[in-house]
Amino acid sequence: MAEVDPSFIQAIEHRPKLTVTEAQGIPLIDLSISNTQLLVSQIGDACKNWGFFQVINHGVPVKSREKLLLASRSFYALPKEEKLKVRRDEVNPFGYYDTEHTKNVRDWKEVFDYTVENPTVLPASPDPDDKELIMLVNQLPKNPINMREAFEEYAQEVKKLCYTLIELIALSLGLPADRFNKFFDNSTSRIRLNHYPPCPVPELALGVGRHKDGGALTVLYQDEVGGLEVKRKTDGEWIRVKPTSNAYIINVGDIVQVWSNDKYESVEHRAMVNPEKERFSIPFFFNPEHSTMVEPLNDLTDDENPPKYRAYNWGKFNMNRRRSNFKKLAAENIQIYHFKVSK
Ligand SMILES: O=C(O)CCC(=O)C(=O)O
Ligand SMILES: [Fe+2]
Repeated sequence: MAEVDPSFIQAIEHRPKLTVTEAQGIPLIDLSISNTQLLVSQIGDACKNWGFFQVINHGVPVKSREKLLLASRSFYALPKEEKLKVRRDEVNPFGYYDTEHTKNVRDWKEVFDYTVENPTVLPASPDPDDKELIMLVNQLPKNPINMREAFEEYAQEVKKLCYTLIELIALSLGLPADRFNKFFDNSTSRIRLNHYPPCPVPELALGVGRHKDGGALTVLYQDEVGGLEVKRKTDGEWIRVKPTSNAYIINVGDIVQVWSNDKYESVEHRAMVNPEKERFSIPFFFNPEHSTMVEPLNDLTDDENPPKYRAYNWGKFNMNRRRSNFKKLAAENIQIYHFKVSK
């Protein structure tokens, strides 16, 4: 066996299977169909049964995505010391980072985080009593020189897709289309460039360990290498999501789970690594304003279906989560079930 840092090694029960289960893939939805009723019901079924789906004819131009992907490839090809010049730190959570931990195991990857609103307003600390806010801006590398432009263009395009999706999700829950829109006015949305280098021990490590996305919605591009696995709701089996050219993979995050009072659950996923090929992926995390108090919507709860969660503050929740990804902590990080109302 190749020598690798033990911090990357997953516990036996969380190690990936090298045989791939691709049957019964996640639903593929064509966003260009003119029958809105049908589209809404397809989205609703996919959110309920899988928490994940792929979309085609989504309106994001291939050339904006290609431009950002190329910028990502040239950034990651730089010497480590160049990349470390834009490293994230305890104060600025945006930029380059290569020691992220998911559930306290190190991920076999490098990331670069870009905040969509520039500046972005966030709480200064995870402490619930600390009301101080900070304004943060992106730190961008000198090279490639078009990195900022590539991010800005891509952000505008994917943002439009996010609104389309959140409106379809609202309709599928029987709500007015714009029910969620105001939460995203001063969004804390973020684009991440993931790079998974080839890994000598793909049976022991993961590119990203199993996790649920904490935000509202994720719009993910994965390249043709593939490696994303989704936990199937019916039987808990890990299902590989086969790369489909020009498709985006969409998943609902914890916030939609809470808003919908568990009707749409945020589903666990992970990324496998590969002994020969490097892999790139680009998630866009569509997240509300930091001050949002996340709770089941009163339009979706009543005496028969009482709220299953207590309200929590998104900004503080996210700060807590990101702190635990930054450093290996002794305890488990914050999760939405900590806000579950006990029966
Ligand atoms: O790279 C992937 O396929 C998944 C990445 C992911 O789940 C994440 O960054 O939250
Ligand atoms: Fe994720």
